Amino acid sequence: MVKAKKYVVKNHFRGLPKREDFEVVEFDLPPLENGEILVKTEWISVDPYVQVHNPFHPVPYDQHSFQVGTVQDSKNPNYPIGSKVVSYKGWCDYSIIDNFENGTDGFDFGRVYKLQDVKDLPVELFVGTLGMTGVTAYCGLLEICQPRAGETVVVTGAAGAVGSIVGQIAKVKGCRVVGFAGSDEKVQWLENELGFDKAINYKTADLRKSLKKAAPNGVDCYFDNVGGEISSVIIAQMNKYGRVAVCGSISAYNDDPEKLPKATILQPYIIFNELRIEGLTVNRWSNPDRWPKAIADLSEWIRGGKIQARNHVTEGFDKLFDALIGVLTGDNFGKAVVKV
Ligand SMILES: NC(=O)C1=CN([C@@H]2O[C@H](COP(=O)(O)OP(=O)(O)OC[C@H]3O[C@@H](n4cnc5c(N)ncnc54)[C@H](OP(=O)(O)O)[C@@H]3O)[C@@H](O)[C@H]2O)C=CC1
Ligand SMILES: C/C=C/C(C)=O
Repeated sequence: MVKAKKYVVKNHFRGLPKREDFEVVEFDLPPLENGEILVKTEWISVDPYVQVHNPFHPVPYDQHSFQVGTVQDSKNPNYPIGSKVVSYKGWCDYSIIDNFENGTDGFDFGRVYKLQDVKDLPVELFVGTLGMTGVTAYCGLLEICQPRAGETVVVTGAAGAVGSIVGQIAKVKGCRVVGFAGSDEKVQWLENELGFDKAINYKTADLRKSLKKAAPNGVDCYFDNVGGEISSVIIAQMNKYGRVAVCGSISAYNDDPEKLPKATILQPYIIFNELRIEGLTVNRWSNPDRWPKAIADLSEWIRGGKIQARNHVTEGFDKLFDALIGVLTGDNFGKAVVKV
């Protein structure tokens, strides 16, 4: 019998999640049945959607997310002991996986897949740049914004998991890249190490003037991770036929979802510049045609030194809550992950 631990969410959050909104529950895993595998978790992805998805789930619920682990016991010949698997089993230290009905090489969130032949790349990347957040950046930018060489791409949340990859892919595509992030240290990292043409500290800069200077020819593509006033300032400086990929709105995740905030009127910019603004969820690309292609390209760019995939590592299963608060308040450079 294996003793396992998992995080159960007990409450609908009020503002920033609180430690008491979670309970770590210990439980016994039953013996394996035919077709099942026992996975020991090694890395867990920590994501802002823990907060934004919370109002939509009846409580209590087990905290879901991507994780990567090693098969410790197996009654499934496709997953021998020692294989590394990515699953959506969430914030737990051991799990039994029994849901293979969608195929072992599927990429839907509910599915499980085996990592093959990745010895040259750290496995933790597969819950980040070579997983959900990388695919979000890759498909969101390339399919929705469709950046062309010479165009100006702006990204918010630029030093985070999605944003840091969006900016670097845009550089690969020959664009001018401007990023917004929340500290001078992040600005330095984006400009000096990731090759952004300009980064702006949105907490201290005059947003409108700084963007005008950083994007003198206007903005062609905007990858929106944060929403709110920064997004209004950026959309107001977009060029004719600009494209906006709306990925997240973390600036409002603490707001009361019952109350609509006052909004800047953006319609004249959208109408007269004929902007295309499209929301996305990464699930759209979670099929075997799309996800692997994104991972293959991103892997090649990482191997070729064109993209840096930085992980922000917190150690310890008992530190998952602290890591979450870190992500929601801006501690992380790159992808936040917990090493179990
Ligand atoms: N639509 C989809 O399918 C997906 C959407 N997302 C969304 O994309 C966005 C980025 O996710 P991800 O890359 O995983 O997370 P990040 O790694 O970017 O971490 C979140 C970052 O958001 C920034 N932030 C926090 N509060 C604010 C604020 N009030 N205003 C501006 N920035 C803020 C912080 O950086 P800083 O120091 O710069 O403030 C923080 O580091 C999120 O909105 C997320 O919900 C993510 C994955 C898939
Ligand atoms: C799949 C993730 C969605 C958001 C909004 O974070």
